[in-house]
Formats: sequence, C-alpha cells, structure tokens
Amino acid sequence: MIQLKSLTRAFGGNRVLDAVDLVIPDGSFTSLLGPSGCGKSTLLRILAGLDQPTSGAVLFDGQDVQYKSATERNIAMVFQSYALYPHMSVRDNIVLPLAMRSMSRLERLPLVTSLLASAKRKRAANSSEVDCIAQLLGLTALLDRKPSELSGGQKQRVAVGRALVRDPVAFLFDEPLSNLDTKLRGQMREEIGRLHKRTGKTFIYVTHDQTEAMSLSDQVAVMMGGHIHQVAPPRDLYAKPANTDVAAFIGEHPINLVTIQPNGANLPASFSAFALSKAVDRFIILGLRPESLFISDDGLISGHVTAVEYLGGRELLDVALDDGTILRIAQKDVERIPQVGDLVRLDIAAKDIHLFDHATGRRLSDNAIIRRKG
Ligand SMILES: Nc1ncnc2c1ncn2[C@@H]1O[C@H](COP(=O)(O)OP(=O)(O)OP(=O)(O)O)[C@@H](O)[C@H]1O
Repeated sequence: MIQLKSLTRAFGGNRVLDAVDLVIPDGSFTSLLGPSGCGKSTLLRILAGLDQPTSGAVLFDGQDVQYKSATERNIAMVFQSYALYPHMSVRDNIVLPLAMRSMSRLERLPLVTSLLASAKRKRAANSSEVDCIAQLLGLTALLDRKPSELSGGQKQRVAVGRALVRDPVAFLFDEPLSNLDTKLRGQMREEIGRLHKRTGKTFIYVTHDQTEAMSLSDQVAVMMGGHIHQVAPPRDLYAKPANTDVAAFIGEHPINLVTIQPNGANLPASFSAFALSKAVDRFIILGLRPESLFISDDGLISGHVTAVEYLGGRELLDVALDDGTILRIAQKDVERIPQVGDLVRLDIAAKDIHLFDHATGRRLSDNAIIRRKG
C-alpha cells in the first residue's frame, strides 16, 4: 500500500500541492485526474522519488521513503514523451533497465553500452525475458527496429515494455496516451487495462482525460488547485460528486447548476412541480446533468428551445425557462427532434437530482429537501 500524508509542495510562495492525503491500495488502478496545472505531475514525481515534498510523507507499506532514491523505490515510470533511446533497437531499449542493474558505472554510459563487449553480453543475458514481454505487448516483429521506425502507439508499447521488464512494485503513468490519435488512444487504453489485470501490480495513472480515468480505474482522485477534492470509484464520482467543482468536471457534458434562494423564493414557475419539502433557510444549488434530463409530455419543467446541436446519435438542446435560466439537455434517439422556439416539457428522476450547499459548494446528502408536488 502507498500512502500520501499531508503532502505539500511549494515552489517559492506557490503551493502547488496543499496537504494532500491519499491511500493507494496494493494492486489497485488509481488515477489522478484534474485540469492542467493542478499538481498531478508534481505528485507523481514525488511518489517516484524524483522530487521532494516541502512537508508531509510518502509511505510504502507503512515505511517513510523520503530518503530512498527513485531506484531504491523500484517504481517504473512511463512518460508521455516515451523517453526511448533513438540509437538503440526496440530490444535494447526494453532490456536496458535490467542490464543496467548488473553494469558498472562505465558500462552504463550510453556510448560505451553499445561498444563494450561485457555490456553487450549483459544485455544479451536478459533476452528471453524481453521475448516474453515483446510477445505480451505485440512487439515481437519489431524488436530489431529503431524508435524512428515505429508509430506513436508502438513507441508507447516499448516504453511500457521497458517499465514491465524491471518488475517494479508500482507503475506510474504520466499522461501516457496524450500524443496518440483518438483511435490509437482507445486501443492503448484497453491494452493498459489488460496489462493491469494481467500483472496485478499497482498502477498510478495521471491524466486530464476523464474517459481514461473513468474506464480504467478502481479509484479516481480528482485534483484541482493542489487539493484532492474527492477519491472514489468512477461510478460514485459521477453519481455522488462531493462538490460542485467535481460535479462540473466529471461528465461528458457540463452539469446544469441552478442557484435556489432560501426557501425556494426564486424557484421559477417552470420549476413549479418541484417544492422544497422542508424549510431551507439558505442558498442551495441544484445539479441537473444534461443526460439525466429528458423530454416528456407531462414533464415537470417547461421552457423554450433556444439552440439545437446535433452530435451524431444525440442532440444537445438549450432550453430557456421563464426566469431566464438555461438548461442544457443531451438526448438520444428521439422520434421528433425539437426545433428552436418549440415549447418543451422536461423531467428528471428524483435520484438524479444533486443538491449542493451554495456557500461551500459541498454536496448535501439530504436529497429529500426537494420533491415533486402532488
Ligand atoms: N520546478 C518548478 N518550479 C516552479 N513551478 C513549478 C515547477 N514544477 C511545476 N510547477 C508549477 O506547479 C503547478 C503544477 O504543475 P504540474 O506539472 O504538477 O501540473 P499538472 O497537473 O501535471 O499539469 P499538466 O496536466 O499540464 O501536466 C503548475 O502551476 C506549474 O507551473
């Protein structure tokens, strides 16, 4: 198990990680998901031993690893840039970490490695392991090629192979797929998922792509502004976002957030089928996901369509309510596509309504404060 305890990292006066706590269970697939600049890579580098925290601790199986080097931590890192040696074949790139372990300082120098007979022998000694890994990753036919003769996806696989050969305690992936095109990204995503299942190792995966995080992970840590806002399995993250920031970040289309005044004073007439079931003497925020709202003849909310966007297999509609609130709806397979200007009625299942405190943005667990009239 890997544990981060109150981890803080400041560059000058800039705190890019602020009291981060996280538990990464052994063998789990944990993603760090967040927008650019939120501190994901900094966190990963501290985990790997490539950077030191300003305060706080990193524990591996309960042991503080602050004074352990990256090599001693035995963690393998796969970068988005692949970091392959251009002058070496695929085979040599993969075998290098293994061979390095048994090489002297002199033998480790890049040029010497390719010239010295002893260094060559050490690389050759590990060749059967490389063959196994090449087979696992579908690289067998490419072992003699140089990185310049590979596609982006193939280079990525070599980088993964080089991480695998070390038999590390954990794999750290830093946006490993961001240089690939959409189709290849999907394929590599599946491969990484299969690799995790096959190896049973701890995978820690940094990404700003929620599809990658949601599809691969046992747990996702959502990071923003140097804080972890929520750690949860993907389904819980979507179904029970801890605050409005997480609710707004997770989901294919941005969630509708509607501010409601104390005691529902400003509930628009078009919302009249909702009522506050008990006095709520503060501002709250309703969260209605576009894909949870649907058009229905006896729907509870009414409004006029102001925009229709076709996305292939589904439409995005903007519906203006009588108080000016605009709700966005994502709907699939409709028989009659509404047109701009149409009056539509919308509905949503009570379980799909999210409620948040306006002052703190935190989720309110008491879903019963809003119910249907009648
Ligand atoms: N060595 C450094 N010196 C000063 N500031 C740094 C340093 N490294 C990172 N930062 C700052 O720390 C913040 C977090 O950077 P980090 O790379 O961890 O973010 P990230 O979430 O991984 O972003 P991205 O998804 O764009 O890679 C950024 O504002 C960055 O400018």
